[in-house]
Amino acid sequence: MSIKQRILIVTAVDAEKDAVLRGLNGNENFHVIEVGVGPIEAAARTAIALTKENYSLVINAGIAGGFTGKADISSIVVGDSFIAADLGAETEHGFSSLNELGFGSSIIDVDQHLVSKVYRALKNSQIPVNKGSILTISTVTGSKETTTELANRVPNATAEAMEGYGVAMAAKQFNIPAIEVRAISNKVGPRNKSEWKIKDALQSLEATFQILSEVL
Ligand SMILES: O=C(O)c1cccc(C(=O)CC[C@H]2O[C@@H](n3cnc4c(=O)[nH]cnc43)[C@H](O)[C@@H]2O)c1
Repeated sequence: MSIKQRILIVTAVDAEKDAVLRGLNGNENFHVIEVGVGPIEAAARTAIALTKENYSLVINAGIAGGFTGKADISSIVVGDSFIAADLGAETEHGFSSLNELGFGSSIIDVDQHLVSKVYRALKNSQIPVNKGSILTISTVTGSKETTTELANRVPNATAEAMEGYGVAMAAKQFNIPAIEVRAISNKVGPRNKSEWKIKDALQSLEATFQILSEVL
């Protein structure tokens, strides 16, 4: 008899973990951890978790900034690729990614069947949802100029957050598939944290994992 492997859900902070746990409502097929803010701590702590148990899937979940016209506040974004958007070099002619520098890849692909499965489940449940690239950055975007530069450089950029690429890189070392699911709390752009709708985004995250606990 084969034992079903659990799914690891990785969040940055406790409030995100609590929202996911409320949605899962005690479903024992999932294990939720919080790993801190930023791609480096996220990669290290995800890798440690992956040495302790065999998981079938890693999901990076939390809140995120949404690009205007791509993802509204409180909506969900299902990442169709992980992009380390600030990993590279600044040159006089603009930004050069790891790929352009010849040092590997700033992009980690996601299984598109999995993306469609998650996207369709949320869409069928009337949850506002989009698919697109989720950028991983170490510095939260805080100006119109950077927002425009990112949107031009990555035309499919739909949301930005701070852990995805790190979590996915850890999963890749263990040959485990990974996907990112984010609830939008704010617009990507000039920083005004008092305008972030964190409570609304956490409610969307909870509703999302209520659905995903049934379909994954
Ligand atoms: O203050 C709170 O109550 C609170 C509750 C839950 C989460 C937070 C965070 O600040 C989480 C930080 C986390 O959020 C991601 N994030 C959200 N918006 C953006 C953004 O515009 N650009 C980049 N990252 C964003 C990120 O993954 C952080 O780890 C506070």
